[in-house]
Amino acid sequence: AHDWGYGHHNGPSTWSKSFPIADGPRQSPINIVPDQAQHDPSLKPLSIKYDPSTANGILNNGHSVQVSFADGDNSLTGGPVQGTYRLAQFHFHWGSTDHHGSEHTIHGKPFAAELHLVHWNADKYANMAEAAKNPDGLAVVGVFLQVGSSNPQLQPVVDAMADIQNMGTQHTFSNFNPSTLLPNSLDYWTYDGSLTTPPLLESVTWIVLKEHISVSHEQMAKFRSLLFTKEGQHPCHMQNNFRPPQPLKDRKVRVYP
Ligand SMILES: COc1ccc(CNS(=O)(=O)c2ccc(S(N)(=O)=O)s2)cc1
Ligand SMILES: [Zn+2]
Repeated sequence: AHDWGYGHHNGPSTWSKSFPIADGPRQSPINIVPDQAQHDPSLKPLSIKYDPSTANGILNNGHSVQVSFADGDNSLTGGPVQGTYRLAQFHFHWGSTDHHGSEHTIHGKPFAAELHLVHWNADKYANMAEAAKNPDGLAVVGVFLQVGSSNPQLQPVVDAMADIQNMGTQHTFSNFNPSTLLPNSLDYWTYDGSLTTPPLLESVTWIVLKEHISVSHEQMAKFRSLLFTKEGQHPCHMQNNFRPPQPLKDRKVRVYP
């Protein structure tokens, strides 16, 4: 199987070999140019409601750190989507320095990291895998992390990283409300895109929040202490696990409000 990654030999520029959709018409991430984003009166405010009791584990999957949620009352409604999308997991992308690491960029500017809250269309599809094969199957909320003051809301995730240093390790992670990771404003940009990792399926309605959250340099160092590698392998620090911006092609970015 194609063990894709972020290295010189298996990184984003090689993905199209096994996943030809990498050169498709609605790939993610993209560079967002705020002044070119279009207002659309049909866009609504985002409505997000999570149940902290459904957090059920934190995992190092060799590509990122991911917190999964049991099926429950974790809904995303409103915004650019119709119906109810259910939270499946959140994860992050980050760099080797505090000056880059996000996947989306704004006016070509990257942030230190980017949080992705992954939701699937529970009105139309039975589960995430089914939803991921459909153009309206997934909705991912992206939140930029900017290095500055320490973010206490992130600390439970940062602390759990000590237990999942190696690829393939997981640990219990419960009673966590991911809405504590959201900024005050839910104003957003939205566009039709894809998963930013293989299989790069073009099934994501992207909702990128305008307001960032903070993260400290020390907290970022803990992200970078995670490993891409398994126990016993020569350790390789998990960093620069981001795909660069892809061509916008025939798409418009809309903005709310
Ligand atoms: C065919 O079955 C499936 C089921 C689920 C997936 C996606 N897997 S996933 O939700 O973990 C994500 C991958 C990349 C993500 S990003 N960086 O765009 O938010 S989310 C793929 C195939
Ligand atoms: Zn992601």
